[in-house]
Amino acid sequence: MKIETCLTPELISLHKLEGKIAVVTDVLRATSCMVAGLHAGIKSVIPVMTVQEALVYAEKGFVTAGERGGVKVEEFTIGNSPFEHMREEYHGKDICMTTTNGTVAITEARKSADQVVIGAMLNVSTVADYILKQGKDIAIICAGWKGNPSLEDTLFAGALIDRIIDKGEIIDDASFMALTQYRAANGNVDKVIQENASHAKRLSGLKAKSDLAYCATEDSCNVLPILKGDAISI
Ligand SMILES: O=C(O)[C@H](CS(=O)(=O)O)OP(=O)(O)O
Repeated sequence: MKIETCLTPELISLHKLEGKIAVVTDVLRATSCMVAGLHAGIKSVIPVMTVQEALVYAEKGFVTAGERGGVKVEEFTIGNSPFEHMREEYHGKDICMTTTNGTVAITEARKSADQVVIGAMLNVSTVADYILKQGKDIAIICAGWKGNPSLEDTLFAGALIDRIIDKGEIIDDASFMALTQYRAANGNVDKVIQENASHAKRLSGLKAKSDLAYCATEDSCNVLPILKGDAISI
């Protein structure tokens, strides 16, 4: 099993995803919302690129979710906090979601990967167990932030690689960097993100501080969201 890491969707054209499982992550906060929401009881999530596309789904009765500039889109039902996605009133519902970085990464990965799996710190061990069972080559696709790599997504890549490296082979420097960074965090991923990640600083300014600690928690949601057709479900 070969392991590679794409640190930002801007670099995705450098990766051949055909025949591989793409594990897409956006720890702050899109994939954490998906994992937490589906774990809580949301039926499915359709990721789209634009607000306009989401509003078409709204007319069909979908709950709409997401942000622009970190702030809930005015016409949407909910924003991009995992706590909103876990609310009981959305259990059993289909959601359409668009965010600045996360849904872009999913849209890019699905163009050529064999399968797209949604990863977050919240479900990293569940994703690792699945990858080990499949035994296929994987590419970890980090959403980053507006084309730049991000610390929290790189830490997720490292956390996943740490759990599968005994059965796999790293084939790029980005994967080695991610693994080294995760191991250096030494069990303090939450602290490392909160003290150093630029996205953490942005979210603190948006009064989303409680999202930070939650999204940095490893393995609180044992679900495996997979993209099937246009929808992500477990
Ligand atoms: O809401 C978020 O965490 C971000 C918004 S921004 O990039 O900080 O403006 O969106 P996401 O696509 O989940 O990274």
